[in-house]
Amino acid sequence: MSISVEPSGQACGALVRGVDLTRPLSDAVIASIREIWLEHQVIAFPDQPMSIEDLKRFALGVGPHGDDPYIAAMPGHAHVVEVRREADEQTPIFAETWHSDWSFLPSPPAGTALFAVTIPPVGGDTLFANQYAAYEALPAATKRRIDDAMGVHSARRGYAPAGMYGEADKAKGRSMRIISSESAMKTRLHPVVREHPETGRKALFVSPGYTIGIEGMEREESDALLRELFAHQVRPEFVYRHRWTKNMLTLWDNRCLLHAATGGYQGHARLLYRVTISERSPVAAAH
Ligand SMILES: O=C(O)CCC(=O)C(=O)O
Ligand SMILES: [Fe+2]
Repeated sequence: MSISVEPSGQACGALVRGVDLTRPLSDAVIASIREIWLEHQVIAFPDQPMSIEDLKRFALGVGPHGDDPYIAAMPGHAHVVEVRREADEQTPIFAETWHSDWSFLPSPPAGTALFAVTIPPVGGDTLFANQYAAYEALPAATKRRIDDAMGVHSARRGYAPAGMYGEADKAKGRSMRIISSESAMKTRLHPVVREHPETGRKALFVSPGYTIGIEGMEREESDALLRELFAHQVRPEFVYRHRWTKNMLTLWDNRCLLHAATGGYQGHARLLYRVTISERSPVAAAH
């Protein structure tokens, strides 16, 4: 079997066929998959009836398991979480705001793998926005303004007690096991323009989900700049709309993409299994 790649024809994204993810992959196949992933930023493998063990093994091929703050792991699977929504659920849709996963952490994850268990017949697409393209398309004056700037990231909009998934939401009967926390008020700085550690390309690294300011800038000025960047970075020409099918495994790169969940499936359940992937430790050069 040889690997085939079908680009989405949109700003990023490709379907990958010709590999069986229910079996261990050779190092050569893993290396090819990582290459395809770095090129297309988000790749999806349709028709892979994987077990949770298969999912964990696949993710480990891409990079070490990462942590998931504020979401409880599945019992017996320390690094797998359920993205679950019941058919009759009324709480806010999880992750509907554009974001790069857990960018408020000191070392945000490199990637995320998400496996489709139950997919509604309508709605529930995931949107991805190419942040290399977003950065490249900025006016030169804006690039100069942000090239050395540091963004202030925080989980507070979502996970602080008064946040989107806070105490009030919990009372409504959320199916996802989200643990809102005081610690979500902490902040962390990351470059507004980051260099991707594997491709060396520059990408915009702010998001309406987790970026709450620009270091050293007056509130009014940083709010205005962030509003401008938030509007720019998800313009339709940078966006790929990902349609799920049951048994599809999707792998995205958090270092050069934003993503957002969508609704539109009221009355239907949706369930995916998720593994966060951290940066690979640098490998020593061969002598
Ligand atoms: O449910 C989705 O479509 C995306 C969820 C998400 O943002 C995530 O799992 O990181
Ligand atoms: Fe996410």
